[in-house]
Amino acid sequence: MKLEADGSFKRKASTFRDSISLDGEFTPDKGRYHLYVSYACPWATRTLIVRKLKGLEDFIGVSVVSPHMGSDGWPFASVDPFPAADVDPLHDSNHVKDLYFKVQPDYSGRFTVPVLWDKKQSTIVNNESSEIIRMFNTAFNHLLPKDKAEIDIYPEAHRAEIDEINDWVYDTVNNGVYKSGFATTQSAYEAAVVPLFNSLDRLEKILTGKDYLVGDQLTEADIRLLVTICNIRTIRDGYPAIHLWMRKLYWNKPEFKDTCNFEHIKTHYYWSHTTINPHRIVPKGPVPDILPL
Ligand SMILES: N[C@@H](CCC(=O)N[C@@H](CS)C(=O)NCC(=O)O)C(=O)O
Repeated sequence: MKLEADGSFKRKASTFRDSISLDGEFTPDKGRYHLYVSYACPWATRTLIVRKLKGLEDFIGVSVVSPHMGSDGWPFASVDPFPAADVDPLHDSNHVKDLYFKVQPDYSGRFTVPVLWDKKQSTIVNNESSEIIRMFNTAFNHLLPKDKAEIDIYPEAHRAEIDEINDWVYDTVNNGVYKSGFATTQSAYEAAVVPLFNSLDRLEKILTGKDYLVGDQLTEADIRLLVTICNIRTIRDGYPAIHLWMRKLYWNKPEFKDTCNFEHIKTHYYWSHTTINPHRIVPKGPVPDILPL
């Protein structure tokens, strides 16, 4: 974890930014792409949710890494056989970093998940979750059954509102929890935690009496927020509307419940970040992970 001189955490931009499209280099072919994810990574979990929501399981394979992100980054099950972790079925890599080096031997960025891999050209198409979920939303529609093709998490009529919410939710909540949790100075922590709770207050107002953030349908704004919210324990006590929204999505939609693995989430955050948790004690609770409806 690299921090700035003032003790703050700044997220670097993703490196691979190509897209799957009918008229481009990466065409939407069944079985051509593979997704590498960690269940512990909220950014990667978004891509798993949308893959399932759109019925793309037979189109795009998935491999899950072990949550023990150590000095070599994310390991595959071949070197760390954690329950529900996979080996790399394509290259038998030891770590996610091996994939990056395969594509770019002098790669010097972060070895992040998610990674959307192209089996045809043996390269990384994209490693930015917000772009991967937009591709999954539309790129394969002509190959999908009608009910799946019609699911649209970024509907034209609501785009401005979704973009507006995504913008402040990204900065203050999705990334805000990292900026708060990884800060090593009081001022860096306060600069992140106050906007985080201001945004939770704002979300609480938006979600009061509503099942979705935008309009009356599930959109990417809900998907992008949900995985972060599942990990904020105080939601249970202080934010009844956000809490109810989260439990409805989690318990009523298998796309959310089936892609959420709290053992991976807890193990990663409490094991990998030894500057914060030097003894690597992983909490047993809360029990249950998500309260019933
Ligand atoms: N912008 C990326 C961020 C992905 C990201 O930061 N992933 C983290 C896990 S939550 C990661 O793989 N970190 C590994 C590292 O920094 O070495 C996205 O949204 O896809």
